[in-house]
Amino acid sequence: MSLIKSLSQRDRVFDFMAPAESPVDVRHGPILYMEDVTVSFDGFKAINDLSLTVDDGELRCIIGPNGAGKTTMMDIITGKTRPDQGQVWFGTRHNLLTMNEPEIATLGIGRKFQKPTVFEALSVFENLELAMTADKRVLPTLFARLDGPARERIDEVLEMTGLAEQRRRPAGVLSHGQKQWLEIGMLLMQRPRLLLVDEPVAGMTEQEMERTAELLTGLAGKQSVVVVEHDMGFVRSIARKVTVLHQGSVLAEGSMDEVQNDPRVIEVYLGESEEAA
Ligand SMILES: Nc1ncnc2c1ncn2[C@@H]1O[C@H](COP(=O)(O)OP(=O)(O)OP(=O)(O)O)[C@@H](O)[C@H]1O
Repeated sequence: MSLIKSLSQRDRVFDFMAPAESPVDVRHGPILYMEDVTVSFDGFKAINDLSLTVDDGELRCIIGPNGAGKTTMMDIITGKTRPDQGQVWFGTRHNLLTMNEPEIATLGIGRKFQKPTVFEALSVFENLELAMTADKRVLPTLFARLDGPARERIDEVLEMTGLAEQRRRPAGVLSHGQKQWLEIGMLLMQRPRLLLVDEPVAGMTEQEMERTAELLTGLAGKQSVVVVEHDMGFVRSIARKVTVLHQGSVLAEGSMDEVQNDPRVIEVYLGESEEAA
């Protein structure tokens, strides 16, 4: 298309006109848009014609039996796995299939894996400090050298994660739940627009689960959060909208009550428990 012709398209927003501080365009609603995505491993379709949208600020839970494609879906969003076909957009401006993993992370998509990977010898504060820096090999600054906004952000994140009283303790002595919150906190230091969280409550006590529910629901509205979780009690406690994946596609979507009463979902989960028996 010629430059003149493209400039005359009044409905198009050009990159140079977009505000620099808000690179993700969510004016049309979704922050994540996946359409007809398919991924095969040796001919087996782990993701099969998957279409899914997540709205800006939404907290979405993804459930589904083992092998449904949940992890693969996260891998596609973060650029770890390339689909064979389909579209994946972050807002309306960023085609994630043209970007590599570091570029996608820089754009504001953070991922929390199931196992916590905090720096055990460093304090909670230092872990958060390190999360702000690009070069993770260097602990950058002493407390005194942090600028005001950076220190404020660490304080904010310490409050959000309930770790304010632990700030000086080495991460290695924290409980499993506290380590998980610290790692979520480390992701939050970068102010991600979309946070992908994989099985956050595996191995947690009831109390830790409650605290995690508060943390994740507290993020909604400010960040978009996608939570993959097997623990149905936990999903029920945080869920607004639930997507059920099965054989690489969306089987059902709706409130927790709607999906739990959906005969297709019941059949899939009953099938799974019979296999396990
Ligand atoms: N790299 C790979 N090579 C071959 N097959 C794979 C690969 N990654 C995933 N699969 C297969 O794709 C399917 C979907 O796997 P995936 O891990 O995405 O499911 P899941 O819903 O996350 O399962 P779980 O709840 O058990 O973690 C499974 O059958 C899995 O064996």
